[in-house]
Amino acid sequence: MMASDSRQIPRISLHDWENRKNEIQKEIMHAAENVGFFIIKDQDTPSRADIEEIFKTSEAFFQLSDEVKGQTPFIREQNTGWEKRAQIRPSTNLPDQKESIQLQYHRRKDQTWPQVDDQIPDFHQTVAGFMEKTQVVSMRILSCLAIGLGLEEDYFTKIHDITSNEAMTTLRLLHYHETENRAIPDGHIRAGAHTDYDFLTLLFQRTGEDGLEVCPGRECYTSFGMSDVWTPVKASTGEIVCNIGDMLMSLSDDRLKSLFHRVRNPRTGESRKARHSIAFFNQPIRSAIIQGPLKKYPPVLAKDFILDAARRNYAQGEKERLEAVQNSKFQYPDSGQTGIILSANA
Ligand SMILES: O=C(O)CCC(=O)C(=O)O
Ligand SMILES: [Fe+2]
Repeated sequence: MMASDSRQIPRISLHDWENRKNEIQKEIMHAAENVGFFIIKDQDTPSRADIEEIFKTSEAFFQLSDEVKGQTPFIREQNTGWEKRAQIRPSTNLPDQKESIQLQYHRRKDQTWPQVDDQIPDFHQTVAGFMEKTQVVSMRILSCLAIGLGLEEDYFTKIHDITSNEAMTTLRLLHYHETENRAIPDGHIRAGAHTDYDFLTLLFQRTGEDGLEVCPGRECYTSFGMSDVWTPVKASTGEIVCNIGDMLMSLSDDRLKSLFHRVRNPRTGESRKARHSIAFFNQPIRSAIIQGPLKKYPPVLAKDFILDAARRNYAQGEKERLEAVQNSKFQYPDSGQTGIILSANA
């Protein structure tokens, strides 16, 4: 196969998973090793209806006032909460033109989840249910990668218990604002180029809300790299865009590729409407140790891996985010936690 062919974004069907597991495993491993991005389709769960439902819930959340959303501000130490144009990528040094909220399953009964069920019926149930379903398909995909890496099939399942108090798996709802009434300021971009920090990201998009682009062949995780060759990943409701994150690149001694990606701005003549997307970041429990069989990198605790990545990538913006916490009525759930909030994900 020509190098350029292997750099296309593969599309992999999970249809008839039970019977086709071996074949699917090989396809997923090949994609993870040669490209780093792949599109999953025909999964049993979450269904297209589940995905449409969570997008509706997400849209309803972002329609709430900033004051209401600000009651669950972003907290770096937990990687939870809402931020608006507060994430600054090293590739741009400017805030992404978006807002997002990050939620963790095991914290669903605490104040890091917005108390909005009176305004958005079943908010908690819909979001928690979607996480449960996305967890199932995530573990299927990760089991394929475990086999390909010569690990026990349930290696990732064991360290991804989303009900554990140590869990770091995070669901992120994203809203890129419409540009009809407010133009994107010069030099800014909806989401600047970055790699994700987790093991595996599952991203949901909606047909007609394009903009995601990847930079095949520019994989790296310890330093910043960028090129001008960007490949669009067309948005299609029901499909799942998967990408390997830095943590899995490290755990595989660089065998699996963590690729740069970004969300570009609408071009002249394109829709100026909002874009919504939903990311599910598979991150292991805090005490998991990240080191590959070849020991290419020193062992590191998963929680430190995430924090180190945040420190490397987010040097600015703390003051504004800290003010956002102070201006909210938010009480830190874990005693003694104060101060800097930064996005630990992506
Ligand atoms: O919204 C998207 O399509 C991409 C989001 C993303 O890359 C991230 O949040 O890490
Ligand atoms: Fe990302």
